[in-house]
Amino acid sequence: MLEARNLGYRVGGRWLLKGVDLSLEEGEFLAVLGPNGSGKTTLLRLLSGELRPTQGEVRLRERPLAAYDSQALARLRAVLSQNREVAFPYTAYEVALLGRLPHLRGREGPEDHRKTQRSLERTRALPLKDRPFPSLSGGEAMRVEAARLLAQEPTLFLLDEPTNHLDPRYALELLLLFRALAFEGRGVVAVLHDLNLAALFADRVLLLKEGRPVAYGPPAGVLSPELLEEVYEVPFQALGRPGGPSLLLPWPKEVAHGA
Ligand SMILES: Nc1ncnc2c1ncn2[C@@H]1O[C@H](COP(=O)(O)OP(=O)(O)OP(=O)(O)O)[C@@H](O)[C@H]1O
Repeated sequence: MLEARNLGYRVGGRWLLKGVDLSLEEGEFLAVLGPNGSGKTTLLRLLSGELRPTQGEVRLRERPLAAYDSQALARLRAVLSQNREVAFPYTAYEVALLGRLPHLRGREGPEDHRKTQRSLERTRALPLKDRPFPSLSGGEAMRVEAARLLAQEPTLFLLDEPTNHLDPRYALELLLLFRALAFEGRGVVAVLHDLNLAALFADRVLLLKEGRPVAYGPPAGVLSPELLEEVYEVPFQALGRPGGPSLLLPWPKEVAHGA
């Protein structure tokens, strides 16, 4: 469904991202991990078509992104970005309803309202629907934004740190929801900082460092303490858990020695 070949993006003589290959099938969840500034958001912006690659190509449903007009692209992929500024004082409901825009041929109809309502229910944001969006807490706003994405009914979800601002329960619920959407046949690419959530939810993990891919594959292979130490420059420990992936913890010497 989604394919990137030898993807690179350069600004002012510096490669923010270089040499990234990936492919995502329907039903898959890909987590993109890496330290701050390693190029994760840049990758997501290239995959969404917001940025044009300096090198390489992104293909969605076997067509280059550049071949889609913006409306057609918006029906296929939805983006949860880190920039959540809304220019107008919309209510939460109106923000979620914006997800229907790519499907409208005039004004919205009963079907659009039904889908918006259902999306707000699925992200547990329905009780917030009449609140002015700018008055919502970070976590509440995230759930409303997630409802906007669901209302858009895309094939591909591109999520930049979707669990930012969410407490453990809502973080789990949101990832479970996108995992379920993947099982329903959509594709999900999520930038995550939480290695353990990535290990729990992702089929594959792409690990970036300084704009270059370091590893790409199933979490059990990629998320080893050795590789994580190389990428994040801090020691890690994997604590075995019966019936699940090991728990990965940064484990600097000071902690190990009880300092
Ligand atoms: N338009 C730009 N011009 C110059 N440098 C940029 C531009 N956009 C991003 N960068 C730089 O590119 C690098 C990668 O940025 P990016 O936002 O992709 O990283 P990230 O992995 O998402 O980081 P974080 O985890 O902190 O969100 C950073 O050093 C950033 O400062």
